[in-house]
Amino acid sequence: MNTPSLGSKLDVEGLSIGFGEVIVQHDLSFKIETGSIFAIMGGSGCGKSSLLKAMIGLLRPSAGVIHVGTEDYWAASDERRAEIGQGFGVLFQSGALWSSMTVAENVALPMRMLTTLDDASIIALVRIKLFLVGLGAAGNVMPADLSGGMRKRAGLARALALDPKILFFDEPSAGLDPIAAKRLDDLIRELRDGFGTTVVMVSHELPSLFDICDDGIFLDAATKTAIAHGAPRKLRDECDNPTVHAFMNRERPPDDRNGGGDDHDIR
Ligand SMILES: Nc1ncnc2c1ncn2[C@@H]1O[C@H](COP(=O)(O)OP(=O)(O)OP(=O)(O)O)[C@@H](O)[C@H]1O
Repeated sequence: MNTPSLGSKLDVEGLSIGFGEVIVQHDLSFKIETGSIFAIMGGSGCGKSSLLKAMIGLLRPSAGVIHVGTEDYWAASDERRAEIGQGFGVLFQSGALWSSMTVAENVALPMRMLTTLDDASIIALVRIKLFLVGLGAAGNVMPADLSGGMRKRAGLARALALDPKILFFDEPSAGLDPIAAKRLDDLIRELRDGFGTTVVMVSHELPSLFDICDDGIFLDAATKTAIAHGAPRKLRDECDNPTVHAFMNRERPPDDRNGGGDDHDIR
């Protein structure tokens, strides 16, 4: 089902993103290697989700280039960009399942909309995807009857529907208890190890970042650009930028001594 010509490597160069006149991030340059688990990190409101949106075709950058494999993603026609997007699987924070459909119908939806597979093939493939995420017995369940962790895994099964080469996650473990979060982390790593899928994730969850990510970028709200690159564990242990050091070690930054921190959400 994959579009064979699509690459699973991303190369971002000189990227600026914003809304109208307002620049959220500028001058972002980084590479995401095939099969890596790459983290987009930074404090609340610095532009992590906006960057993710630019990478999945929902927000046109104001400058710069995103290469997917060898293709210039935003210079491509809308039709070609949509084709490239078929190589992407996206899991939004909520799982974003259709509440009126069963779990199996949700997973089948992209196959019905974007492929010419017959019913029997779709049913068999849906079973495989649900089995992969540990929901083999939950195909006939409605999303409202799933726990938070199961809903995320069902969303992941749907993101896997078209055998994506690149998986994008926006806060995958937000709202999950530590055990469900760990289970999801393990699953993400298994998918990468088993299928060589490239994974890009926005996350605040330090344990997940340290556990599964092998590279990343740290966005800064004040300077509106990246102030560190590297594996989260390495940034935690070795980065001497005070903002990055404080964030990765869960400490108050030096400019937060008077109880400030107005952009740091309590979640
Ligand atoms: N559609 C939009 N129109 C205008 N401004 C927006 C829009 N979406 C986001 N923004 C602004 O862009 C900035 C970055 O938002 P974004 O959601 O990308 O940050 P974030 O780092 O993902 O935040 P969080 O960690 O809180 O989810 C914020 O100031 C936000 O208010």
